[in-house]
Amino acid sequence: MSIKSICIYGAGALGGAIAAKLASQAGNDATISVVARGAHLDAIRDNGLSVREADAERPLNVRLTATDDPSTLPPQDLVITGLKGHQLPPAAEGIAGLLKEGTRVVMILNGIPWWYFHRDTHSRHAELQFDELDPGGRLWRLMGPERVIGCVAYQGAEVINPGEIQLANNGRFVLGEPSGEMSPDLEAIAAVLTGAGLSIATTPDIRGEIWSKLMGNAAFNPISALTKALMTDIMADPALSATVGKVMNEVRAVGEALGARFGMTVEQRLEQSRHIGAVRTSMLQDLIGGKALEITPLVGMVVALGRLSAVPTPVSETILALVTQLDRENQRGS
Ligand SMILES: NC(=O)C1=CN([C@@H]2O[C@H](COP(=O)(O)OP(=O)(O)OC[C@H]3O[C@@H](n4cnc5c(N)ncnc54)[C@H](OP(=O)(O)O)[C@@H]3O)[C@@H](O)[C@H]2O)C=CC1
Ligand SMILES: CC(C)(CO)C(=O)C(=O)O
Repeated sequence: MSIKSICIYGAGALGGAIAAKLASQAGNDATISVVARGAHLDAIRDNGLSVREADAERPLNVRLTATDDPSTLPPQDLVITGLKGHQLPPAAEGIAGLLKEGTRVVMILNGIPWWYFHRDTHSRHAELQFDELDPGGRLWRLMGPERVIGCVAYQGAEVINPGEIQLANNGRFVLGEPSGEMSPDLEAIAAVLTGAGLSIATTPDIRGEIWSKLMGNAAFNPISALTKALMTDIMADPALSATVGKVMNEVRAVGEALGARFGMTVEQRLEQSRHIGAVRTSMLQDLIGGKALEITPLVGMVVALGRLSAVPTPVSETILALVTQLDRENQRGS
């Protein structure tokens, strides 16, 4: 595929960081645009989009086309979504309007994505859809799972002020086709992102990557929201880190029942988590910002897929009940 136009839909912490890097790349001849909203969009229009790398003294600042109305943009060669899982269905029509023949959509997501079972040959559930991830199958119908390139991010990032993004580390993004093919499109997209200075890997097993990452997010994100603790604080507390270990074991059991292959053990994942640093998880960032929490893909789906596979998930079920109530209260503004 030839990539001459790229739209980042949802230029928040990760999407914004990718947009800024792509736009700042001297040799990049693709047109870069972003879909953003609210005060963040106003700041990007007025002052440009700024990204501060973990170890940089001065932020990168770029000017680019920014809008909250995707219908003002032409069809794109590549769309990259940086939306939370629950923000995708309401954006389905906006994303669909950016598509033309051959457009691929990289979806940066934590947790189980709406397209998970598309071309899944390792479980008995190929093409199964989940109403809780994609109500009424709108993403499936309007966008189509065949356009998706999955993306698992090991990059910590936060919008610290409107228009300003802070990176926590120099993390990696892992890209993969749902079919597992190492396709020419996958290689072309990886090359453009690598050329922009991002750390990109490609995999024939994106579901394995999703599950390995989910071991952490199913535990740390809701526990951090419930306790307001940083990653380091959770790992330093014996009772909390033991709870993390229990959730990780549940996630692993559910994933394995669905034929997923894990790249690491629970012990290795726990050890990896010790090195992430004093990071506020994305769910804690949303709680503090009074925003809806990304619960279903990270926690709800562990429970739902556990039921589908007859794997008990008692700790995740308890955490799901607690964090769902927390989300309700937070949305009411209490
Ligand atoms: N941040 C991190 O450290 C990490 C995040 N992830 C995952 O990556 C994904 C993206 O997360 P993250 O970058 O943190 O997300 P953010 O919340 O920072 O960014 C999402 C952005 O999209 C905007 N948005 C939502 N809906 C629309 C819309 N319809 N039109 C225009 N803009 C819209 C949001 O605006 P508003 O704020 O107004 O809602 C926000 O600015 C998630 O699945 C997350 O779990 C993975 C690894 C690390
Ligand atoms: C905590 C972190 C950075 C890594 O597990 C993450 O994925 C998130 O904040 O959602």
